Amino acid sequence: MAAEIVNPRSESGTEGAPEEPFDPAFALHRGGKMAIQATVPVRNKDDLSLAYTPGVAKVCTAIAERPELVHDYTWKSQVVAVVTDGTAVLGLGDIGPEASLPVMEGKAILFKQFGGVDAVPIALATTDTDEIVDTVVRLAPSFGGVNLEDISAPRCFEIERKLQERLDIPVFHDDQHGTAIVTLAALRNAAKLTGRTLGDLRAVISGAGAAGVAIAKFLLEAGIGDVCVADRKGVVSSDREDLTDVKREIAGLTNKAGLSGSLETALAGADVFIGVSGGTVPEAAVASMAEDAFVFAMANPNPEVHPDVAHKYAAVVATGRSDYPNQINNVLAFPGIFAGALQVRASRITEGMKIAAADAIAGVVGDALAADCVIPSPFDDRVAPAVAAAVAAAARAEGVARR
Ligand SMILES: NC(=O)C1=CN([C@@H]2O[C@H](COP(=O)(O)OP(=O)(O)OC[C@H]3O[C@@H](n4cnc5c(N)ncnc54)[C@H](OP(=O)(O)O)[C@@H]3O)[C@@H](O)[C@H]2O)C=CC1
Ligand SMILES: CC(=O)C(=O)O
Ligand SMILES: [Mg+2]
Repeated sequence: MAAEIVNPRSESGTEGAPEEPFDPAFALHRGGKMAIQATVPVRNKDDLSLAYTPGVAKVCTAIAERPELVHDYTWKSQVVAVVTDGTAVLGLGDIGPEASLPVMEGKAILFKQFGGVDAVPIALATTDTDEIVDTVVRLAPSFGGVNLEDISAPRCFEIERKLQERLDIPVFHDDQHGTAIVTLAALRNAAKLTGRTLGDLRAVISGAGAAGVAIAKFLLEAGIGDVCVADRKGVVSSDREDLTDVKREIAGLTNKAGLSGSLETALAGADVFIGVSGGTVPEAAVASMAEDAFVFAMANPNPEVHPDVAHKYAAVVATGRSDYPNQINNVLAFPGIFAGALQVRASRITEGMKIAAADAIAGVVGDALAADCVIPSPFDDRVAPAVAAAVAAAARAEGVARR
């Protein structure tokens, strides 16, 4: 008689683990949040002969002869690797690969739920740039795309660039570009709501890491009036001598107003605050912003400005969290972006594809535009299809689509 298969999810937990009944988050996460599921039956000898040996060997031989068939006869073109080293996990910082896994599983189920894309969480036991790059390159034959997640700056920039140079599948650092895309979408709508253009706005970004740098560059590309970026030490300005290469580049690209000093100083008279640091902003600094200001306090899980405080002074308030209105979160971008890119077998994600995604997200809001609705809800089922279609069309227009 066959031995009974025990589902590890039903096993009793680790001694001393947090008491589930008191916290639904632990109860939900028990056993993880995802599993692999077969798409073909394996019920009998005939099924086994097709799914496994000998049938599988014919398919392997065909792919060996014509490698492009891997897209047709395996899951490659429908699956994304969600890769982290655990160094910038939400706003929790460097908590290591094991502790990052609940977030990576979360990203993977959002890929599936919102984009219909399968995704595999991969947490790496190294923070060395070249080791990460080499590892992902070696894993790449199994995947149609790579979503880098929660890898801290400045290593994330080099890792993404090197992977893009070495791979012919989309490599996309979500915290950089997904966040920048959704921020631009929200900003376009907030500007529209208050009768302004992007060119009329001066923005201050708290955080000169993955998200802050990418948002600054993307907003400049989109035509924002002025933007300055601050790190823990204050405004990233050219007169500073402690800047990394990436921050020096940012100092050169941003800050037309020539500001220096503290974040609080920069916020005086600013039209937009964008928080991607996990720090905190004093209420007086929020109060000193221009009339009809926008406060996008996007750090997770704790926004830089509490929405109750922001509402006292700002015309539009947003956070990255799911429990307040106006959730500016990259979940609105990455499922549709990869769905569109995989659909046309794009070799990479271009700037045009990112702009198309931002326009698509902003466009979904349509006539519902209001102070508490400058960005669609992640549960608006028009978002991912609109993003996917826009990204696929842009990939074709930009010559990176392979079907
Ligand atoms: N809503 C969304 O969709 C997203 C939100 N985020 C949030 O943005 C934050 C940063 O993420 P990411 O860019 O990936 O991280 P990084 O580690 O790459 O960068 C963090 C940046 O924030 C600065 N910083 C950290 N702590 C403080 C502090 N206490 N006060 C002021 N500045 C601080 C760092 O300064 P220094 O350079 O001086 O060390 C650094 O410039 C996280 O909280 C994350 O949750 C990120 C991506 C998406
Ligand atoms: C949303 C997200 O990716 C983050 O906070 O890191
Ligand atoms: Mg992230």
